[in-house]
Amino acid sequence: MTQRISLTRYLVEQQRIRHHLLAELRLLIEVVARACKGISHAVTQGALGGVLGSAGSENVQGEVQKKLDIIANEVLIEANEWGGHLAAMASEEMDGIYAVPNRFPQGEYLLLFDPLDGSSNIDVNVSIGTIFSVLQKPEGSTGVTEQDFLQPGSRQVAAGYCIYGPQTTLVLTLGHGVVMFTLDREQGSFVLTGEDLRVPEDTREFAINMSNMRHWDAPVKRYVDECLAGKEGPRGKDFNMRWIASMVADVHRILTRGGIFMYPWDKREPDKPGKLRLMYEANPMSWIIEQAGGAATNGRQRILDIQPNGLHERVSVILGSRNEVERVTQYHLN
Ligand SMILES: O=P(O)(O)OC[C@H]1O[C@](O)(COP(=O)(O)O)[C@@H](O)[C@@H]1O
Ligand SMILES: [Mg+2]
Ligand SMILES: [Mg+2]
Repeated sequence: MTQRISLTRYLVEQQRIRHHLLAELRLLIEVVARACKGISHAVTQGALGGVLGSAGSENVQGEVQKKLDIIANEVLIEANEWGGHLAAMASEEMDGIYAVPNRFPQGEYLLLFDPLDGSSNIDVNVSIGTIFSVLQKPEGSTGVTEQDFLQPGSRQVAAGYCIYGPQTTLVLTLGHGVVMFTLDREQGSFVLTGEDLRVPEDTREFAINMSNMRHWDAPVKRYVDECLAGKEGPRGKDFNMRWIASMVADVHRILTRGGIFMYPWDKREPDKPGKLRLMYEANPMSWIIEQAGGAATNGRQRILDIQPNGLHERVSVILGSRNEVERVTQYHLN
């Protein structure tokens, strides 16, 4: 029988043998994974657990919160404040940062998360997920402030997501490639099911919300028009399209079989750089995609190089198969 490698064992090996992470970071990731197991359980309960539907409140971005947005946020906060490895947390669902209260052990890391990604898919039983990113508190800073979080994505020390789909799968990078674990519900543990994941450089599949086409900027319109023209067009090949409307699920597909994902700036809200959030969604996903050999830009610049100015900052996102991302980026720069 082939030996099963649990997330714990994998992380211990990364710490002790490869020296890819410190003990505190290993424990932090284990706490996040444990919280994801809890969220996964709540998701599978659905209507039985009373977790579907709207919470009747709005988050800082003015979006209506679903019950699961709030439950997932609470599960992550509660698990991690006890963990003892964090100075503070920031979440898509909270206005400001959450400094770990003094009654709990204090640590040096900052954890950011989109507790429940793909909110519009919760009630229709389509894949959703949790996205997380870990930064180190800047050296020499006493206490913890929002400013400590405003670091470019290139400074992340760990990033990952957990997708709650037909399987619950945790994908992780520590900056040495991308690994994948599948939750064994009977054993209650994440088991290593993929190492050194790679995004193919080329693809014939694109993901974008086509209903926004009339609002797009010219470079995005040009790229999609060329895909739609298929064999007879300038690309000389037919393209397929997918849009799940859960970034985790679209990115997971791209990690599995290639593709390009775009949520670009559009004219509906011209003052916002995009819909997706830089710190909770774009940075962790961009790092994962880059670590798997893909690319991620905002059309003009590598996402990981963007200096954030605010916790809830938005960004235009183009990520996935390297050659396609470079093509769309080139269309913006021409
Ligand atoms: O409904 P739209 O406009 O296609 O947007 C879908 C996008 O919005 C998101 O659901 C935003 O995430 P949240 O559910 O965390 O707000 C992405 O996961 C997804 O790619
Ligand atoms: Mg999201
Ligand atoms: Mg969310």
